[in-house]
Amino acid sequence: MGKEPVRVLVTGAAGQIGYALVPMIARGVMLGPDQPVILHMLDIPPAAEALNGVKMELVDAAFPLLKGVVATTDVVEGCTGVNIAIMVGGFPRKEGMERKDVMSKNVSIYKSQASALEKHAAANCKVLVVANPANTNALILKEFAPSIPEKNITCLTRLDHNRALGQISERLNVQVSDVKNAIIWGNHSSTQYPDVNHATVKTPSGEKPVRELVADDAWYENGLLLISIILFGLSTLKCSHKLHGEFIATVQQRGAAIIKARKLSSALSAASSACDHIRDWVLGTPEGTWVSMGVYSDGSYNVPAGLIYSFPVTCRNGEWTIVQGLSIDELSRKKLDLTAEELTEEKALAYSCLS
Ligand SMILES: NC(=O)C1=CN([C@@H]2O[C@H](COP(=O)(O)OP(=O)(O)OC[C@H]3O[C@@H](n4cnc5c(N)ncnc54)[C@H](O)[C@@H]3O)[C@@H](O)[C@H]2O)C=CC1
Ligand SMILES: O=C([O-])CC(=O)C(=O)O
Repeated sequence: MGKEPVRVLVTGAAGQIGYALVPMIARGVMLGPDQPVILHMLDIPPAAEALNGVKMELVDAAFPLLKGVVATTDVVEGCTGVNIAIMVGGFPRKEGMERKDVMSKNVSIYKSQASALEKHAAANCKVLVVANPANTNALILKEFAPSIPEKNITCLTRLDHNRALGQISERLNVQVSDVKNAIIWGNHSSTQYPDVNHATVKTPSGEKPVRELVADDAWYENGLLLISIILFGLSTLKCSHKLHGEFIATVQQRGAAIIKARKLSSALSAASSACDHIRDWVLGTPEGTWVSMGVYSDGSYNVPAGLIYSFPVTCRNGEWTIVQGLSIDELSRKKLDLTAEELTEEKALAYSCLS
């Protein structure tokens, strides 16, 4: 007998990530080629017509694995019975808005959607928050859905992880599938720390450390370059492609570089990375490979407990575990702490919006 369908919620489904993501889910990219799915697509009333258009296209595409589509602007209907929730919907920053204004809008969205998930989702529902500020939205969701186990609430840093693998593959001219174990530490923001100290590449003579193969510390980090990007912005980043020292800054600033090029933020890569995140979480990471996920910190690596922070994790039987015992050098320690400080500030700001 075939498998029971899994119900997957995508919020913000009429938006650009949603439009890239739902066909991937319906095709089996997220949960495997033998796993039927029922898609729940939630958006807000002004997007109802567009959402219905997406539903029409899903029907037209005749995906064999797609066993049903719920397209709704009703949060309760959207959340009812879902096994997996991908939270893409949110309020984007508009001209003239302060960070606090955006935070305040998203805090109230994630508070109310947390309550709906808590009351109406299936037991053991797994949640992935994509919408920015992703880590802090996930933290708010966790706070207001206390009966969802904290291990089930995560945020997307897999896009940053995949960006790091992509940069290494370009630098070394190797297949991206031969590169593994990069790490994104911390926030899905420009303070994130893309760490290649433990990353390796499969070569004909075995696995080799990326740092040994690159053999150029300046490619990895160049303090002057970072400072000039902070001071002079993206035009410096553009020039930096000709320079060494670009890896960390390129990964940290990749989202902004895509916006500059496309006039829209990353969508296909975000959707694909969301599929990678859920697939590895549900079906497991390959032996000897870890991935980056934003998860609830238990204090590992002296990261303050109680933040949603990106760590290296392995997954087995539907559970993630933080990879322990990695050496952290002095430079890395500073970067782990810097991004934790930003998350602590975001958390305080989010809580101030609640009061
Ligand atoms: N974590 C990550 O790696 C990445 C995160 N993002 C973030 O993902 C989010 C979505 O990006 P896009 O799809 O490009 O944006 P978009 O603006 O194209 O789509 C967002 C959708 O969310 C909907 N929405 C707004 N409030 C909602 C609510 N309360 N409930 C349900 N839906 C709601 C909007 O109507 C819209 O259809 C943004 O916050 C973006 O910054 C984008 C790229 C990567
Ligand atoms: O930078 C943005 O606004 C979109 C985003 O999160 C990314 O591409 O990583």
